[in-house]
Amino acid sequence: MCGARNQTGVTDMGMGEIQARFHLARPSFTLDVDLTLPGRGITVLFGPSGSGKTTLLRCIAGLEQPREGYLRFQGERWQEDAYCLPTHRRPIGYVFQEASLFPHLTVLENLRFGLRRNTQARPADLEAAIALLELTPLLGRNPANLSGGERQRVAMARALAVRPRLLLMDEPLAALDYARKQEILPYLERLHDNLDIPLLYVSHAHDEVARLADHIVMLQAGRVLAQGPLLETLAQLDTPIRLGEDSGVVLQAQVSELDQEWHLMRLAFDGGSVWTRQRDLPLGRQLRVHIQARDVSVAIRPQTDSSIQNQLQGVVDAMAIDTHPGVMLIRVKVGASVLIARLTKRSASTLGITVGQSVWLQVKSVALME
Ligand SMILES: Nc1ncnc2c1ncn2[C@@H]1O[C@H](COP(=O)(O)OP(=O)(O)OP(=O)(O)O)[C@@H](O)[C@H]1O
Repeated sequence: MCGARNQTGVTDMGMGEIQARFHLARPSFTLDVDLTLPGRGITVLFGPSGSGKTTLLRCIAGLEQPREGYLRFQGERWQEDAYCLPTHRRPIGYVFQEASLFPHLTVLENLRFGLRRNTQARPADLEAAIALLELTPLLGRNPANLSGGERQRVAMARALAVRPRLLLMDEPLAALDYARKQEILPYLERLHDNLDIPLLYVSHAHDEVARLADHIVMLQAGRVLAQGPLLETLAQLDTPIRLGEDSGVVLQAQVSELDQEWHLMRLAFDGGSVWTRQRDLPLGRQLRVHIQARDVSVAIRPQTDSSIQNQLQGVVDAMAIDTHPGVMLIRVKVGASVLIARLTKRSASTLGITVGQSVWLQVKSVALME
């Protein structure tokens, strides 16, 4: 942990981003990363178990002291060579997988306890955090009487109340069952919409990534395999990032029409729209949709006798062999958006598909991220 070797951090103003370079060697694992992360929005650190997500987050918090480390936060030096700003002097809020709340204190006392030594925190920040996470009805309760999701909301409020300039969350939903997770995801979206500080969020859950991430960093065996803005990165054919079993894209969409007779709703995105089963969502509601490549087929002409009603016209703008030599990924531009279709190489050859060609996509299924 960073501690003894302190000097005053030098400040270069005007840089919004986070620059992190770490080399940390353990007997059976080495973290070796060189990253520039955006100074706003949610960056998800994604990757399989043991890939180093938590270790990277702990390096950024100053909880690990790698042999070689360089960290600048918005121009401020947090670590460089022998200099290391100790964790308690970094303006961070940290949320762990399990909310560790004092069992003998009420929710409000737990929140206040977290602020005891923080000279920056103001009562208004605590009130704002309580309001954002809708904790008022829970303030007098003891942690033993809270659900897992409620405990995590308290942990998030505690992290926010210290006026952090950087929020770090390590799989905050991993210990929750599906229903509790669905309860808490809207609060994370709220955080996303209301905060102008960056949030680094560790996850290996596809749905959390598709729903929350602005930016993604894919780690494998301690190294960065890919990174970039989520929507663009997923739309690259050679990206190693897969949310689910197949390649696919995430689109920003809006509920644009309801068909009460057939219980369907139309989701419009930049360049087209798709119909899907109606849900309890109002017109105009913004949400993300995840469309996997295996759910998209390609035709040269519009299909009139198919059961698949979602047809989109577009232009092929890239083609690549998938992980199997017999399978291709075809990227098609539909207006300002792109979709990826997966088909056999033989089928692509039979249809004579080439880059620049106009095609019709049939979309069998879309997953709503709400
Ligand atoms: N304190 C430690 N001492 C030694 N090795 C550790 C320590 N903590 C983690 N490791 C090892 O470092 C590697 C990376 O662990 P880390 O927890 O960062 O991975 P992760 O991607 O967050 O995994 P998970 O998704 O399972 O939480 C693993 O091989 C792990 O066994």
